[in-house]
Parts: sequence; C-alpha cells; structure tokens
Amino acid sequence: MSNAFPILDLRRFDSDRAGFLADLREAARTDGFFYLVGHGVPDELITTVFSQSRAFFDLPEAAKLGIEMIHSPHFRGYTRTGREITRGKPDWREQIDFGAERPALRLQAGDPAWRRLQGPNQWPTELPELRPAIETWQALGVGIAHKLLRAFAVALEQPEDVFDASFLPDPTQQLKIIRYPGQGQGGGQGCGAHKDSCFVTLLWVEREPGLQVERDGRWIDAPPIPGAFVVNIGEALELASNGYLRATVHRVLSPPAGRDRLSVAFFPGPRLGVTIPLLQLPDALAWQATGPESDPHNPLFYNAGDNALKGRLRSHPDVAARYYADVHAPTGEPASAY
Ligand SMILES: O=C(O)CCC(=O)C(=O)O
Ligand SMILES: [Fe+2]
Repeated sequence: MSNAFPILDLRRFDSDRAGFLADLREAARTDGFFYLVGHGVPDELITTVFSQSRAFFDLPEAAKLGIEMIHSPHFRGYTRTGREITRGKPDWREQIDFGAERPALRLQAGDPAWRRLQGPNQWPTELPELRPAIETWQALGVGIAHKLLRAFAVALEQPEDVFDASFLPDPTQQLKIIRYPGQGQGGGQGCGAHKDSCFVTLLWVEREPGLQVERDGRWIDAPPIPGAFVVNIGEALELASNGYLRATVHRVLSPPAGRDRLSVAFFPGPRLGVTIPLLQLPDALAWQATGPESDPHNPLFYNAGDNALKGRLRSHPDVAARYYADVHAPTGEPASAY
C-alpha cells in the first residue's frame, strides 16, 4: 500500500530547489504532513536515544518520579501515564519533556507569564548518556528546522531569511521522549487530537504505528517509514502565513495489548519574546490564505510566548495550578479553560 503522505528529501533544497519547493508547497497545502529523508541525523544517535529512552522508562517508578514535572515551573521533566491532558482527557503515555538548557529568567512583578517557561531541564542521573544525545538531537533538529523554514519562506515567495529573526539565535526547543503503553492497561487515547504550537514538528517513531492525521473529518494513518522523520506544520507557521499553511490536527492511538510505542517528538518554535510575523503574501497566494483557524477551544496567539504557554497550561494542569495559578486566559477565565 502506498503512503498517504509524500516523502521529501531535504538534500533537494540544495540540489533541485525548484522541484523540492513545488513538492513542499503541495505537501503543505494538502495535509501539512510529510515524511523527510536526507536530514543528516546519524543512525547511531537514533539508536542511542531510543536505547537510553527505553532504559529510562524501565526504571522503577520512584526513580522516574525523582524528575517529575511538578518540580519544574518550566514544564520540564517526567510525566506519568495518564497525567497529561489533551481535549480534556488523559493521554495514555509517559514522557520526559526537555527544552533548551538555559538559566531561569529573573522575574519581576508584572512580567508576562511566558517568561517562566525558560529554565533548566531535569536530567535523569541514572542515564548520563541521555543528556548529550538529546542535546545533539536538539542541535541537529534546529538545523533541519531552520532549513525547512527557509524553504517555506521561499515557497511563500518571501525573502529566504524572513523567519530567521523569530527563530535564531535562541529558538524554543521542546523535545519529548514518549512511551505509549499497550491497550488493556487503560489505553485508547495515546494522545488526543491536537495541533502543535511550534513552527514545524520533527517526529521520530521507533517502529509502532498509531499516529493518525485528520483529513476531511476522517483519520488517516501515518505509520513510521524507516529512516524518515514525520514532519508536520505547527501553529506558528499557520499564523505567519495567515492560514495559507495549516497546522493539521492529529492524534495517537495506543498500540495493541502487549506492545508499547516509543517516539521522540521535537517542536522547534519561535523565540519566546517575539511576535510571530504576519507575512504579506503575493496575490496569487493571498486569496488562499483565509486566516488562521478560529477554534474557541484553541485560540491562537501571535505572541510566541503566549501561544507556547497556552499549550503547556492546558496539557499539564497540575504544573499550571502550582506555578501559574495567577494566569488567566484573555477572556478572563482561569488558564485551565484554554
Ligand atoms: O508520538 C507521536 O507519534 C506524536 C506525538 C504528538 O503528536 C505530540 O506529542 O504532539
Ligand atoms: Fe502533536
């Protein structure tokens, strides 16, 4: 059976730019999901990250809880199965969230709440090899994302560096290592339907299928392809392109009983302080840019920090309650109502 989503080779951005951009534009305008090869991430790094991830998830629960996210106002650390919430329901997955390793910002009264997002990670001391591997993955992922952003810029008939000032030198670098237990242990919703808030998501799935993409009200399977990232457009690109590019809703089903599913999801996003630029598209494209989707359950914000924080507060109500009890949605509701 052929794949529902195209396979793009990133090397063609240099060797066959016109052809690559035509394929990218087509992929971006249809589902906003594609597979990416020619990305340059070495096999050994992938093997190390998955073997270290598995070793972490195999640790006794008490050890994993030593780095639980509730200890971090920056939404870093371990989340137990069933603790993360999507569309109001628990996700049947356990994970560690990492971000860019930076010191927490000095906060003053009246500072915007998103300034609390920056800070250090929580690394498991039992697995010293995990940290350098994740940091290498983040660095390579930023390079891939930067190249993709340049490609999207040209595809949108913009200056090639139009996103650079919103991304570099200190992009948002959220990365999750995730384990989905098999059905029968409470599973079903591995991860509920959602959009990602970043520019583009670079997802690597170890081997199990389960990811599904919404197309015209139906769910289309996006199984892993060996050697390829699954790439999808995030809300920041939807906002920048006034909806010409769409962040597509997707979800993950729990694997069958007796199996589990590991993935590494990297969400390179705009720098926290920036306003996501609203691009002036040429007329030929602008008529198809009908504005970002207006969804009362998922307001989109041009302020990158507000948009990133929205997703974190909604997904981790326990962390939100502990460190962000003072934060309210623009409508005046508590943040949990986002
Ligand atoms: O694990 C996956 O396959 C995708 C996870 C995902 O969509 C997310 O965490 O945003
Ligand atoms: Fe996602």
